Amino acid sequence: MANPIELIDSIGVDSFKDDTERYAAKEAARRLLARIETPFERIWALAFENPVLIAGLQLCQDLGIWAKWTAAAGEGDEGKTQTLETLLGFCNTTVEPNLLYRFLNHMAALNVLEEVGPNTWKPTPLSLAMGDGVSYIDQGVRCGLDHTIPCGVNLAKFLKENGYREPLDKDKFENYRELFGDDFFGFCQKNPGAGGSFIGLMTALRNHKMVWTEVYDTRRLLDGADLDINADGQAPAPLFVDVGGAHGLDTQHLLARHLSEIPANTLFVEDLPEVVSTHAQEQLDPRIQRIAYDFFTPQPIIGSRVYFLHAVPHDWPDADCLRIFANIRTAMRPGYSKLLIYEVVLPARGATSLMTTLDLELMNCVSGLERTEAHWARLLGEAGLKIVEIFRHPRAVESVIETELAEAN
Ligand SMILES: C[S@@+](CC[C@H](N)C(=O)[O-])C[C@H]1O[C@@H](n2cnc3c(N)ncnc32)[C@H](O)[C@@H]1O
Repeated sequence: MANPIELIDSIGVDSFKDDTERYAAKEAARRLLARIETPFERIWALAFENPVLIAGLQLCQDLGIWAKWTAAAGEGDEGKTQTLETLLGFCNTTVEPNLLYRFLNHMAALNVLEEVGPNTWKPTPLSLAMGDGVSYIDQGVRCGLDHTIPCGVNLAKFLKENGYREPLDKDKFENYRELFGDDFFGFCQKNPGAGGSFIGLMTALRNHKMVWTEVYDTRRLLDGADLDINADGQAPAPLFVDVGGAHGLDTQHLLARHLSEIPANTLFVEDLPEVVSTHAQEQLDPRIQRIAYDFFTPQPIIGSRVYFLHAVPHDWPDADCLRIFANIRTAMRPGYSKLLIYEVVLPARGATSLMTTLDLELMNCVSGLERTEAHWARLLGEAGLKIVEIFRHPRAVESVIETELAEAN
């Protein structure tokens, strides 16, 4: 075998034929690290390197360095390489030079920057994304600092204090409420920064995951949908209601697939008032209407062909899901409406780290959980809904669960 270090160093993102192969290689690289790191190196990275790396990423964000560096890099090679002096010039306030240097040095040691000489660095795809203003990668860091990291610090202690019971009753005991004095979504409604970072992370996560219209054949919805404009030119029946739709990108993807077929006034994205007015930043096609709505109250859009829940039930224990489903159920037209749920269906074995991370972050922040197929069938059955089919894709972390009213009338 060739020198293994040279071999590993020769591999780059261009070495793979597509993103599936790149992802598989990344997972293989993680297994490689797990094999060759000592236990000490592993915990050192987790508990020591990462907290101050996150702090450095946020510090450069607060100082305005990432945005200016990304803009300069976009103007050509000259803007890419920067010295400590020029980076200090990018800052929106006075910073002691050696303070900034110490963080840049750590980020270079961990490959967030590339050190090209003394006091001189080049950006990487990660540092450029931190400043691009469109990928919401910076909001992922902010969301960690606002929510998941403080909750994670408290979680083991919280579970010990509560006798190692699964947190599945938000009113009785909840990690987030213990720390922040309010539940997650309540806190986000009252704190624009924390609410905005969460919706920003949701947007980045949506862009990372597979688009639902690639997992599910949307012809199943369009065929048989009542889309004919009335004689008096009035809007036809609603087609798609994205409940807890946040950014609205899932609705935008449906529209993009059927641009010429979908008339105005048929697509709706519902979410809490502050999300609709402030936190959601994506510009949507004017055919899509955003509506402020609390899904624990009666559904205002009646008789839609589809009600859609993406990554919503997993935020809630079963009892709360039943209340959400009941409000949708009442609005569904028998024999016509479908409820689609795009969520993780946990496999009996071989859950990926994205699935297990989501599952435990839900416990950490909202007393939520990911569910197995048997759990979904039981819960939906209790709600008066029946599973028609579960649509899966080998590269998708989530599946589309198509449901209908159990009783057609
Ligand atoms: C995990 S996010 C999923 C967002 C989006 N569907 C996606 O997959 O990216 C859950 C969404 O539910 C919304 N939400 C929480 N409580 C709600 C309520 N009572 N009524 C309506 N929306 C709510 C949140 O604001 C958030 O946008």
